[in-house]
Amino acid sequence: MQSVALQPVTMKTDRTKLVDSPDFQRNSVLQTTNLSVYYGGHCAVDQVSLTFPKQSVTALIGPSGCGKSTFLRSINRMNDDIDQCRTEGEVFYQGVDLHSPYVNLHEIRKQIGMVFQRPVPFAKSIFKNVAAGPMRDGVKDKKELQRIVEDSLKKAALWEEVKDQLHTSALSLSGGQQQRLCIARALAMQPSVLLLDEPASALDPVSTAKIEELISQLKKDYTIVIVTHNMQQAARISDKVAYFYMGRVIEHGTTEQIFTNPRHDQTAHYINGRIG
Ligand SMILES: Nc1ncnc2c1ncn2[C@@H]1O[C@H](COP(=O)(O)OP(=O)(O)OP(=O)(O)O)[C@@H](O)[C@H]1O
Repeated sequence: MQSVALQPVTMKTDRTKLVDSPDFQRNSVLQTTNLSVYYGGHCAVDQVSLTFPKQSVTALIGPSGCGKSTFLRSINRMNDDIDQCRTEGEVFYQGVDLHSPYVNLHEIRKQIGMVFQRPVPFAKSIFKNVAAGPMRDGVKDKKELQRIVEDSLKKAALWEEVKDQLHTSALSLSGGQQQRLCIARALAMQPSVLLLDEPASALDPVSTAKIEELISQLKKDYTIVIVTHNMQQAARISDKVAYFYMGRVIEHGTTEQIFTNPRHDQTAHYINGRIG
């Protein structure tokens, strides 16, 4: 694909004006408007409009199959790779409609990094796992690559554990370490948004606590959207919560409001463990 950098949308629709407003630029990095996603005829995400404030954690919660992962994947267009999957509506990132034909998919996925439920390191050394993306992007200088790897591993709170074994296989790491390596790999691309799809659900409690601590650190520099089934985790690490049910967002608010004073009975039932 021809390389085209992200550029502001020029089309002047009402929605464009909305994301161009000074308030949006100051406070938010990402916004979806009436985003719907279909698998064939099945509507998995139904007209979801959400705004994600800068340097904050938003947790997407809701029962199994309600569309959280589909919604998350549609933000950086991972669903493009799925046959029969069709998206309607808009995803605005820094004022750019990501579904516009003028944006480069590779650039989107660099700036909006993603980490999945199960860590999927490459069967390569720890160093190469982190350096692979920048190398693909044309970084050749060894010192620069070393700097990126060290910096990314430090940000992912893994450096101290692996600094003496950078050239051993990433597959020799524990599950929790592999997950932090996957986060380091995303950070090496200098994203501003991180999408985390149940990043701790396959990990033991100690590794989970490390990932949660890491997320709390990372939100100082990144906008984070996390899918989680763990209500305590959502309450501990998020600033905002969106409750999904059957493809729709039933309620979206601050974490404190959702957990202490939900406006909808459905939300209250879910967080009290009665649904899903
Ligand atoms: N690749 C796919 N092809 C067809 N249908 C899919 C695909 N992925 C998800 N779906 C369907 O879309 C709906 C939403 O699924 P999704 O995985 O987004 O929900 P979820 O809330 O993340 O679920 P979970 O919490 O169990 O991971 C479900 O009905 C699911 O069966």
